[in-house]
Amino acid sequence: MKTLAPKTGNSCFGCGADNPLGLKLTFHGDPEKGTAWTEFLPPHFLAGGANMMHGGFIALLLDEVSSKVLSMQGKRGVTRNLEISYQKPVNLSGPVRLEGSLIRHEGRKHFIKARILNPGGDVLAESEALFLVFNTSS
Ligand SMILES: CCCCC/C=C\C/C=C\C/C=C\C/C=C\CCCC(=O)SCCNC(=O)CCNC(=O)[C@H](O)C(C)(C)COP(=O)(O)OP(=O)(O)OC[C@H]1O[C@@H](n2cnc3c(N)ncnc32)[C@H](O)[C@@H]1OP(=O)(O)O
Repeated sequence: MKTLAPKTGNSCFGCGADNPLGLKLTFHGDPEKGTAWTEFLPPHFLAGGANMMHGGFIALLLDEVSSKVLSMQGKRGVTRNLEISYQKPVNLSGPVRLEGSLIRHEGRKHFIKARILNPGGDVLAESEALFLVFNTSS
């Protein structure tokens, strides 16, 4: 098990310590299993309408936890594709759990699935992403 806490000098909106507007998320995961996860209470500025999270922020969170699957393994890369299924509203009045896991990789191409769950375990949104990794030769 590994933990990635926000670092100074990193202004990433999701996980950096140096973005004043950022979420400053801490992630946990298992590099050998290819997993990453976090839990947090979404701030209300992520709202779309009513008490629901904006779909663009849902995409951001899925992208973020997917990228952390790679960071846990010491890999650096960028999102090439992100396909999202919005299944239920992400309510802003309670905590959410983000989970990501590696499906498979073919050289630099890494296929990663992710999801957002509520405290009851309901899946609210899911994604499948292709990340292109820059520092791998396998
Ligand atoms: C440029 C060097 C940068 C180095 C940076 C290193 C680390 C980056 C660290 C942080 C990144 C910054 C901030 C974000 C941090 C965290 C947030 C989460 C992650 C993100 O938010 S990060 C931002 C959004 N992201 C981008 O800003 C990427 C823009 N983009 C590009 O920079 C290029 O797109 C690139 C370089 C990715 C690839 O460019 P490319 O020219 O090398 O390759 P191309 O795109 O043509 O395709 C590649 C292969 O994927 C196959 N392919 C395509 N679609 C497919 C599908 N649907 N299914 C199966 N295969 C598929 C093709 O068929 C081909 O396969 P094959 O190689 O076998 O031919």
